[in-house]
Amino acid sequence: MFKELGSHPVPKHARSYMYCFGGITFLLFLIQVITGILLAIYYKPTPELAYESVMFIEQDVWMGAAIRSIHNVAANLMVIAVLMHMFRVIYTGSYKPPRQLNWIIGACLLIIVLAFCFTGYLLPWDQLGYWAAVIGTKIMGSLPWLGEQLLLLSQAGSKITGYTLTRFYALHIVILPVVAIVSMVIHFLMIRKQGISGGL
Ligand code: HEM
Ligand code: HEM
Repeated sequence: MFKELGSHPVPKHARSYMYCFGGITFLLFLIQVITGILLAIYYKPTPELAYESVMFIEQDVWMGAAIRSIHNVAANLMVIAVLMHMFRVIYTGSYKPPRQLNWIIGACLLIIVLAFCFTGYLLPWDQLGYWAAVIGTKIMGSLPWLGEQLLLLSQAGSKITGYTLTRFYALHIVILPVVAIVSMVIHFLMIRKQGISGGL
């Protein structure tokens, strides 16, 4: 299986840095998984203990501040990389048939990456995260038809409370990673099956 995976040469036209951004996004995701698991060893997802546990990670845990910084910087780089990847796909017209379904899966992956950032931002339970969650959930609430339900669902009630923190934590470390990994496997299998697009 590994021989099959590794022995596939990259087509000549795709040997350009432009075609690297999808892989870079994936590498950054792996960094997030590793640093995220390390953070979760000390992080406590309750309103009373969340901020205290993040300060403990910053000040007392060996390499804690460095790992938190890496998680933070890689999260920002991941958004930049995924957008660059999307612009490459637009530039080379790779969204066109037969790859339209993979474009849609990619669009879901973009929403997943942004959802990771949004839910992670509340976890330190500080002023920045709290007010970002207020604004973000209110924006969802302003959507037509489903807005009100989405607001209640995302806040786990009519305002941001400890239940919101638990919900965001479950999304951030269980639900989103599972959905992201399944979507990426489909994304990669489809690229293997269809081959990389012909370029310009
Ligand atoms: C977590 C996010 C994502 C990861 C890890 C990822 C990964 C990859 C990788 C490794 C490739 C191979 C070629 C390359 O790297 O350029 C690729 C191709 C592709 N991606 Fe993504 N991608 C992501 C998000 C997206 C987004 C947001 C879109 C568009 C909305 C998208 C649409 C596509 C399409 C259409 C292809 C096929 C391109 C071709 O055949 O030339 N992907 N993706
Ligand atoms: C399985 C994967 C992941 C796990 C287990 C995980 C775990 C965690 C934990 C425990 C925290 C709270 C600690 C802290 O704030 O320093 C956190 C924060 C955060 N996470 Fe993740 N994470 C994962 C993936 C991701 C991904 C893929 C992204 C972005 C694309 C992301 C973005 C963030 C952000 C922006 C914060 C706030 C950081 C801060 O304020 O310092 N995480 N994550």
